[in-house]
Amino acid sequence: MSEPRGWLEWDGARARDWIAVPRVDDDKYRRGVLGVRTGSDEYPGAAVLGVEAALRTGVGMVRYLGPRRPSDLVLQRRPEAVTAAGQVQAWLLGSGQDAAMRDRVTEAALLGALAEGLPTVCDAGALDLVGRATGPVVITPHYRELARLLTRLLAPQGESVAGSEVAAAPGEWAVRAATGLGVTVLLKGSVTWIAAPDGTRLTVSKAPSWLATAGSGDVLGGILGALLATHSRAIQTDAAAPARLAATAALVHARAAARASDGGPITALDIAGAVPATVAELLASR
Ligand SMILES: NC(=O)C1=CN([C@@H]2O[C@H](COP(=O)(O)OP(=O)(O)OC[C@H]3O[C@@H](n4cnc5c(N)ncnc54)[C@H](O)[C@@H]3O)[C@@H](O)[C@H]2O)[C@@H](O)CC1
Ligand SMILES: Nc1ncnc2c1ncn2[C@@H]1O[C@H](COP(=O)(O)OP(=O)(O)O)[C@@H](O)[C@H]1O
Repeated sequence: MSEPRGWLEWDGARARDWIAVPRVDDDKYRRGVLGVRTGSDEYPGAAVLGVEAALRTGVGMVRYLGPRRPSDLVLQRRPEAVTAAGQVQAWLLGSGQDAAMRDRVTEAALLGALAEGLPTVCDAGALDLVGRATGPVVITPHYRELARLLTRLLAPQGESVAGSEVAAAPGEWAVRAATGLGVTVLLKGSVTWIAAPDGTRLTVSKAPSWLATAGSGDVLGGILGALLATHSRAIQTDAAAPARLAATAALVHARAAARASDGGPITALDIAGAVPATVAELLASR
């Protein structure tokens, strides 16, 4: 793809500067803790995928705080995950949840997280709550999800947006959402478009189309959540950091998919499994 005007294609040389390598005096808390409120009785697997991907991206700790069934499945797959409440440096919210089915307890928990002012990934079932965030947010919709969000945003003007319209001009709609909502937008698709309110515009376009598989976006959420948690201090002082971290997450996701695929089909867990070697390769290219 030729680079669209005004958009910068993110590359490995830039991405490697946004991978936090643990220092000799770090411990798990200093590295950063990611809080995760994802999954539901309908979609418990999304919780497992996000936690798996976050741990494999490199983070001091993951606190998974969700309903009983996904919680049991997360612990079964990843006993490293902590299910006790406590301090976190960033949040991953909403993957594997459906806003229309959300109960009051879940909604209160999501709103509580959004009120903490911490760097937050808002995915799937948390997208409609983005206006309640008090800290820096990256939203991670696909075309249909962004269309729904924009329709809500533009309702006062009597406008509505269809997924096909977003598909026809994804970059433009990503920018419009970033400006209108005041958040960083990572718009998923064959090209990933990242737009921030400060005008940052980045693309990641070399992803294998095998990535179009169920749960792949849940894995991306975990990768990005880990990157936000390990850069929470940098995010406080650098307004462009969330967009750069979002592009780095998309690049790691795409490269892990290519590594796992080797030209053939992949599952979402395969992508997460390939993340450590992908991160190591990025760091080795210093
Ligand atoms: N293993 C898991 O737990 C997974 C959970 N997922 C979760 O599922 C929820 C819904 O995500 P979606 O990306 O599906 O949301 P979409 O907004 O794309 O779709 C919403 C609903 O529309 C229907 N639909 C749309 N296009 C369709 C088509 N071509 N054929 C048949 N049905 C179609 C489906 O019933 C779907 O549930 C999210 O919370 C997401 O995180 C998905 O990520 C898939 C994997
Ligand atoms: N044709 C494609 N080529 C490359 N990457 C794709 C393609 N389609 C989707 N993707 C990527 O796959 C992921 C799908 O995420 P998402 O739509 O949230 O799926 P799910 O909800 O099943 O997890 C995103 O990272 C997106 O950018």
